Amino acid sequence: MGGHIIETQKLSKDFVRGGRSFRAVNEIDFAIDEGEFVYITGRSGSGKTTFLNLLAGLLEPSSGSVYIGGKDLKEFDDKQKSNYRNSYIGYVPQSLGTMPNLTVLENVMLPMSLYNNSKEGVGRASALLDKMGILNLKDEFPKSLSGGELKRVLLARAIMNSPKILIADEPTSDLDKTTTDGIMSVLKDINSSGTALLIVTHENDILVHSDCIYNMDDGRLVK
Ligand SMILES: Nc1ncnc2c1ncn2[C@@H]1O[C@H](COP(=O)(O)OP(=O)(O)OP(=O)(O)O)[C@@H](O)[C@H]1O
Repeated sequence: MGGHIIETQKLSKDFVRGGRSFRAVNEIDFAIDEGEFVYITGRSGSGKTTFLNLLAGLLEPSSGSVYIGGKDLKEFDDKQKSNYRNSYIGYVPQSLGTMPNLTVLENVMLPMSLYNNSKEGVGRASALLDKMGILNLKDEFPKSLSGGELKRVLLARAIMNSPKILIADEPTSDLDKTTTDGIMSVLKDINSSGTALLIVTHENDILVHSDCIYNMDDGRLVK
């Protein structure tokens, strides 16, 4: 439980459907270290998103634990949990949108403005949008952006606070090859600068430059 950024032990999540309980995440032991690049693949419904939501502290485990820097996430108070979500990890969920009434730039700056409204935020958010190739859209509102452009806004927002780890659920799904290549190249840059990456994907052709690939099979994570 020492030096890992995130570690899980016998992590499980049960859901109830049709009056019956089933195990969506089944006793997963997992660890990711500083600067690692890890992929998780697996069929639809195998438990990948549930696992990421447990890591992000958005779901409570039914049993087992998530350890952050050696401390059980269950023991975090609200302030520690919100610090964890705002600055330790960057999470890009599969489907959780931008704020419709904020511009692209304001959306990217959102995590930083939760702390303060510093002007340096504008500089950093603009630099990230530039890296993503969408700086020209900074004053637009999300409703006028394409799916691929929105994904890049969410990625930029997730790395705004220089997290130790970026967790992204299907960051390139439904995107064309050029956009996918652009996003993957930004992710590799982020990884080279020391941020660990944990990426869920269905797309086998992006599975390169990875330290490690896991497969989720019916709630179990297999290397
Ligand atoms: N809140 C919930 N209540 C009941 N069942 C749920 C709930 N959330 C997810 N499930 C079920 O748990 C299983 C795992 O879902 P999960 O979203 O983790 O799969 P996934 O591997 O991410 O799938 P996909 O690749 O399609 O996104 C699925 O059978 C899903 O229907």
